[in-house]
Amino acid sequence: MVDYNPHVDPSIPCADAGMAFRKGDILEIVDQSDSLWWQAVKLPSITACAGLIPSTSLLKRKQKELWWSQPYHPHTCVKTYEEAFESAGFRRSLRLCRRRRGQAFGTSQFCTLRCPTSCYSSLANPYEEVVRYQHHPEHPHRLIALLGPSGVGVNELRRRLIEINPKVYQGAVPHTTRPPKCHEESGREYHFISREQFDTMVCNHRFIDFGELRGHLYGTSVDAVKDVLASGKICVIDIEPHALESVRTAELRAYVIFIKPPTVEQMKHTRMNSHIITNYYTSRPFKDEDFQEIEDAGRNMEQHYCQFFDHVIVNDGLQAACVQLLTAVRRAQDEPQWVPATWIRPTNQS
Ligand SMILES: Nc1ncnc2c1ncn2[C@@H]1O[C@H](COP(=O)(O)OP(=O)(O)OP(=O)(O)O)[C@@H](O)[C@H]1O
Repeated sequence: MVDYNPHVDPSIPCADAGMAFRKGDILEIVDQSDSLWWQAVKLPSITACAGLIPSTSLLKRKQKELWWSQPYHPHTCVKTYEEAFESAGFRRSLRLCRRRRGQAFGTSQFCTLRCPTSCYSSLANPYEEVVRYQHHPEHPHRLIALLGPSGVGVNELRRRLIEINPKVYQGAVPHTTRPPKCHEESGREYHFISREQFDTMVCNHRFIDFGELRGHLYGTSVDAVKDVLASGKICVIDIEPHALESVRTAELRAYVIFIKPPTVEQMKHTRMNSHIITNYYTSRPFKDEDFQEIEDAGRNMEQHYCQFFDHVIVNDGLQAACVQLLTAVRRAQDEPQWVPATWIRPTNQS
C-alpha cells in the first residue's frame, strides 16, 4: 500500500541488503523471524535473492511518523449526512457537479488514504495480504469497475463494451428520487424511489456511489450490481476513487481497471472530433485546458490509488482501448488474479 526505499531509511541495518518497493508491488515474505525486519522477494521473482523490508509494525510506525510530520489537513472524510450528499458524485447524472467538486475540494478525494481511521489508510494497513484467486465458473462473475479522470472516456468505453454483447455485459440500474418520465419504467432506466427510501438506503450503506442533481438524488446500489451478477451477466460500472472501498469486497470482488489518459499531445490528436459534456444537456469540442486537466487528474489518481488497480488501459485510440478492455475483462474472469486474502478467508470483522 506504500512506497519504500531503503536508501532513504536511516533505521535499516544495511541499506544495500534492503529491498525497495512501490505501491501495488506483490511481495512474498520468506522470513518473519525478526519482529522489525522481514525478508521478502518481489513477484514475479527473477532472482532468488531476498531483501530486507520493514515488518508491518515497523512500517506502521514509519508511516505514522511521516503522517505527523506533514502539514495538517482538515478531516474532509468525516462529513455530515448533508455534506456527503453534496460532495458525492453520481457520474452520469452529475458530471458537472463532479468537475466543480474536483476544483473546490482539491485533494480532498484522497482523504480516505490519509485518514488514520480509514481501513484504506496506509497507516492502518501498510501491507495488504493477497492470495491467488481464480473465479469459479459456477460463482457470480467478478464486478468490473472502471475508474478514470472525468472526460478520459470511461463511459464511452463502458457503453461500447456493453454494446459488443449486451447478453454478457450489463450496467447496474441506478436509483433516483426524481419522478419517472412518461417513457420510463421502474427497474429499466432507474429504480424510482422516495427520498425516505433513498435516505434509508444511504444509512444502511447500500450505495456504492450517490449524489444530488437539481434537487433529486441518484445512486448506484450494491443490490443493483448483485442483481446483474445474479442473472449470470458481467456487471460493468464506473466508479470514483471514494467508491473503491465499497466494491473491493468479498461480495462483489471488483476487478478495478484504471482508464489512463494518454499525453496531452496524443489527446489533441485523437479527440479532434470529440465533444466533452459540459453540463447535463450540452457538449462542446475539447479545449487544450480540458486535456491538461484530464492529464493532471489522471496523474493524481494514479499516484494515490495505483495500489488498487488490477489493470491499466491507456485510452489513446478508442478502438484499441476497447479491444484491451474486452481482453482484460475476459482475463478477470478466466485467469487467476491476486485478490485481498480477506475475500477468501473473511475475518471476524468482514
Ligand atoms: N479514445 C478516444 N478517442 C476519441 N474520443 C474519445 C475517446 N475516448 C472518449 N472519447 C470521447 O470523449 C468524450 C468524453 O468521454 P466520456 O463521456 O466517456 O468521458 P468520461 O470519462 O465518462 O467522463 P464524464 O463522466 O465526465 O463524462 C466523449 O465524447 C467520447 O466519445
